[in-house]
Amino acid sequence: MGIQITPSILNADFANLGEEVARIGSADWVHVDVMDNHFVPNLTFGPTMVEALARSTQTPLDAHLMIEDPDHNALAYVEAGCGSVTFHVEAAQAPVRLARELRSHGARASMALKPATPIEPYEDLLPELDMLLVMTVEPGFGGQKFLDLCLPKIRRARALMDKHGVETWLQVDGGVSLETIERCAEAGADVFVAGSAVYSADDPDAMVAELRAKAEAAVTA
Ligand SMILES: O=C(CO)[C@H](O)[C@H](O)COP(=O)(O)O
Ligand SMILES: [Fe+2]
Repeated sequence: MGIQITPSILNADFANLGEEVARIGSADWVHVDVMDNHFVPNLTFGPTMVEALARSTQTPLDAHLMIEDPDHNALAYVEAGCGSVTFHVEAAQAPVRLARELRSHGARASMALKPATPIEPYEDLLPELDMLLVMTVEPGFGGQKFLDLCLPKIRRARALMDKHGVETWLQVDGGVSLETIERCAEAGADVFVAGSAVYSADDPDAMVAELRAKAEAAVTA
C-alpha cells in the first residue's frame, strides 16, 4: 500500500469541519479522534457528528476511539460511515471478538497501544487486525511532543508483522511532524497521523505532500 498520510482534525476549527476537511484533499484518510472524557481526560464528538462528517467528504474516515467500552460502542462508528475503526486494547474486553465484528460489518479493524503498553502480549492478534496503531504521545490531546521512547516498539511491531507474514498496516499517532516523521518511517511505520503539524500550516494540503515526501524518502534511502 505504501506510505499513507492521515491528518487528524483534532486541531482543526470544529465550527467549520466540512471546510477544514476540504483543505486536505490529498489526504489518504481523515483521522477522527473520538474522546469520551473517561478513557482520556478530554471530550470531542460522537457518532452523530462523525456521520455528518462522512457525508461531507469523499475521503474515507479513520476513527480513533479513545473511549471506554469499545466492545459496545465501536460498531456505531462503522454505521456512521468510517472505513477504519481503531479501539484501544487497554479498554477492550474482547479484542478478538471486536476486531472480527468490525470486519464482518465491512470496516478495517485496528487496535491501538498507549505508549506504556507493549506489543508482545498481542503478537498473536496481528492476523486479526488490518492496522496496529502505536501511540507516540499519551492519548487525549493534540499538539504534544513526540515520544522517542516509542520508536523501539514500532521496530518490534514491524518485525513481528514480518514474522507472521501479515499485511497489517502500522500507524503512528502523536507529535508526527516534518521533524519526526522520518524516524517513524525508518522504524517501520507506514500510516502517519498528523494533527497540529497539518492544521497549523498555512497550506495544510501542501504539508500533507511534504510529510508524504519525507516519509517516502526515508524508506527509499
Ligand atoms: O490521538 C490523538 C491524541 O490523543 C491525535 O490523533 C494526535 O495527538 C494528533 O495530534 P498531533 O499531531 O498534534 O499530536
Ligand atoms: Fe488519534
